[in-house]
Amino acid sequence: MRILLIHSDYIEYEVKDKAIKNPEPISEEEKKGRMDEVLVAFISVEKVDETNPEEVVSKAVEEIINVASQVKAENVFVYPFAHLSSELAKPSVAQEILRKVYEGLKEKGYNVGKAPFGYYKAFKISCKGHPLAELSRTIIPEGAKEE
Ligand SMILES: C[C@@H](O)[C@H](N)C(=O)N[C@H]1[C@@H](O)[C@H](n2cnc3c(N)ncnc32)O[C@@H]1CO
Repeated sequence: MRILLIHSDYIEYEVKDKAIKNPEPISEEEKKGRMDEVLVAFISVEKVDETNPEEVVSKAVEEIINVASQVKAENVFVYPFAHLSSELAKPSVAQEILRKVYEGLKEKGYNVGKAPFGYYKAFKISCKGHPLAELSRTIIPEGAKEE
């Protein structure tokens, strides 16, 4: 899993079109969204993550919370982003893993937003620009490391 973390004044998105055959069903109001004072997590779920989804989910939640506490962000935004890897997991697995990351962050008490899965989206973001405002993390399941 590849994560790009941007501490932002705001993130806003607008759904433009379906990008896969069966995108996540969304309501009219979910076609646009905005969150302020937020740590945005752009996440690409990778093929290797399919070997141990549970481990990748818990490590991702841990990493995101670690950064959120350092930058003192109470709001986190999970953004499915298929552009951080050339070895992507298939959409069904990716959607489930991202849903669990979202749920995991909520369980830890964060105010969590998410962008819909499986769409082309326009987005605007305002990076805060401080030294910890732009970070990336790579998560690989333990078993896969031995290969
Ligand atoms: C396209 C661009 O504007 C938009 N931002 C986009 O990326 N849309 C992605 C994700 O929402 C989702 N998706 C599919 N596979 C994956 C994956 N392995 N990991 C994460 N998301 C995925 O399906 C869409 C098409 O790949």
